[in-house]
Amino acid sequence: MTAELPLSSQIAAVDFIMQQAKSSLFSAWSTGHESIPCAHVNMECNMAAHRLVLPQFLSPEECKELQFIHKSCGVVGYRPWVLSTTLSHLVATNCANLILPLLPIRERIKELVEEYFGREYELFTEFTGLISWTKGAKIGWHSDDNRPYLRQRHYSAVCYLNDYGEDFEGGLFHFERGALETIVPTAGTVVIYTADEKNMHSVDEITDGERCTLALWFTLDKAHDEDAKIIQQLASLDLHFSDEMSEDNEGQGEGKIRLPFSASSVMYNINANVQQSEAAEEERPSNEQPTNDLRTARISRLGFSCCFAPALPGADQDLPVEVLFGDKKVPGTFSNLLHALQVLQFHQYRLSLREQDSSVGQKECTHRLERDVHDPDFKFHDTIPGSEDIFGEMEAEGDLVNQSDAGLDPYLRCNLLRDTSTETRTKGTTETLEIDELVGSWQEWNAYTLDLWAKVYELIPLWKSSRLLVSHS
Ligand SMILES: O=C(O)CCC(=O)C(=O)O
Ligand SMILES: [Fe+2]
Repeated sequence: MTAELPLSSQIAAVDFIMQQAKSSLFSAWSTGHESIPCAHVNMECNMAAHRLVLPQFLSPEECKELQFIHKSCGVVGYRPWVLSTTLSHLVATNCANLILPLLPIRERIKELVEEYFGREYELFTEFTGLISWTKGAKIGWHSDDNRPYLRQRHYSAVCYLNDYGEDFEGGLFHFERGALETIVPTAGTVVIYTADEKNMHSVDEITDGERCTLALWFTLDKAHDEDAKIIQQLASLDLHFSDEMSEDNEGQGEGKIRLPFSASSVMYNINANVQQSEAAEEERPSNEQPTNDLRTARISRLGFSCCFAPALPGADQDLPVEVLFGDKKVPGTFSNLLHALQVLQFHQYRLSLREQDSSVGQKECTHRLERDVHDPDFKFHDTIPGSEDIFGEMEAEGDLVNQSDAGLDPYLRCNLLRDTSTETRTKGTTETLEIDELVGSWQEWNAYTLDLWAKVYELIPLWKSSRLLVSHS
């Protein structure tokens, strides 16, 4: 069963496997096996018409690309310890190109929901978002339509992008009643259910790592169609498409690339919505001067430090950034923190794809990038060898602002963004980054970005005329 199969075949396949699984599952239970694969448990319980779980609905590559997007663009979310990347946020931060990888997946999930619930061609997408839950995040029993302003939500879908037990601990999903009681998140699995009280559910507290999902809600009410809002937002950006796609602009010239720009800095303040949370306050060491910026925290998490010019009053907060790996400077200057973050996450994404392709090179590749954030020798180096640009001069004048690991809130650094698999992978490795490889990733990021923007330009007229964010012209 793969994501490429037609929907009806997938459901049929699940039903079939479910039949097969039942007998072996029961024998597994009765013989006292402790760990029963989640997929089998899900399929065994797949008997209720108002919910469905499909393992391997997304490919590992899709899961990795969505995580790349979220980890490059996400902001602090709607609940404590929750981070989110919505389509609207991507458009607002000059990253409309990054909605493209989401669209075909969203279409597939919408078709699945329509087919399973007998609502073909009736549904509109109300919300699409990449959401991650970090240590401390949880939600008690609720239905997804449980507020007056959420009544338009008729169907829910959650796709898991990473793995319980490997990338995070805690975070099991429970239905209060009926079938499929507990879902163990595994990358690629999708769960769909009606958003009403037939599907009261909860998520256990995340106790370690970062749990990533793609969350969608669907509605029968056209007035709540997110596409109309996103298309309006795109139209208001005045993208000057024809100028930007002029002939001399089709090369790889970095200057021509549309670069991400930051939202308001409060949206990256990891403490923004946890101040009132007593539990969080208790756990946080009171004598720390926290660096609460999510962008910096993520860069640091990847083993890099960065420095940038101090903001002058009234100056644009998106200032150029230089990036260091230990005392090695990454050649070139990034236009802003988000630009740096996006390229570094893209490098990580490439490495993770390569890691998947070759199990032999697995450890070596990962080691090249991820550093042990607990390494006491891992500090910001206040000299930038070989820097011949503006940063050399500014540093000499003592103007640089150090946004390094050294200033990062240890709570945030060690817990919030820690992914459990990193710990074993990074043991004993510190200086293995191949700068050339990173430069190669930067070039690939340029090509990837240009390519997606070209597709956006091509699709915009269709989006405007159809009022739908379709993924193919
Ligand atoms: O992430 C999940 O598994 C479900 C999240 C959820 O219940 C919600 O956001 O309403
Ligand atoms: Fe929910």
